[in-house]
Amino acid sequence: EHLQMAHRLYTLIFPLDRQANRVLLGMKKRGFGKNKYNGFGGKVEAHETIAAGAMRELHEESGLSARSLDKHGILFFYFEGDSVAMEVHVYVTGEYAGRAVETDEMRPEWFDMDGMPFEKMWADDPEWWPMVLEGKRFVGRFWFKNDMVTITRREVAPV
Ligand SMILES: Nc1nc(SCCc2ccccc2)c2[nH]cnc2n1
Repeated sequence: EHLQMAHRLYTLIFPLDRQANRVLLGMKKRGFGKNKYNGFGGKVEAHETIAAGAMRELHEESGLSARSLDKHGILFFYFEGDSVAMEVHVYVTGEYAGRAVETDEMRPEWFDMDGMPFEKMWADDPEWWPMVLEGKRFVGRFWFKNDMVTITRREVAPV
């Protein structure tokens, strides 16, 4: 039923430092998801592949250049009243160059992989983040009420 809906493509990428068991998140300073910690990402543009869009957003928002990506899953987000759903392709990168710098979009901050600031992240994140750490691929679908905080329905499954 919902999969007939129009979807807009987005990316979400998490740089991991497995040696130090930590993940780079960004505090979003403006726009969609403002004041939440998240991976880096945004819209996929018409001329680029989804993976290229993920690498571009990571570089624009953090200064890091990903050398490789691992695709971990796809998340669909439906917001009450919105006619277009979000289709978010979730990546991890363990090979990147550069040092994370603050941009006008994001303030980067390293967190222990087991100490995610979920209270300052999207409400769905605790439901699929463990699968990223377990190396499982997943598909998730979340329905939000207008407040964009309350999840009214969820489905997350490893694939
Ligand atoms: N973790 C997470 N991320 C997003 S949006 C990620 C993609 C994006 C979109 C627009 C600008 C930048 C990044 C979410 N939406 C609803 N729950 C959510 N959880």
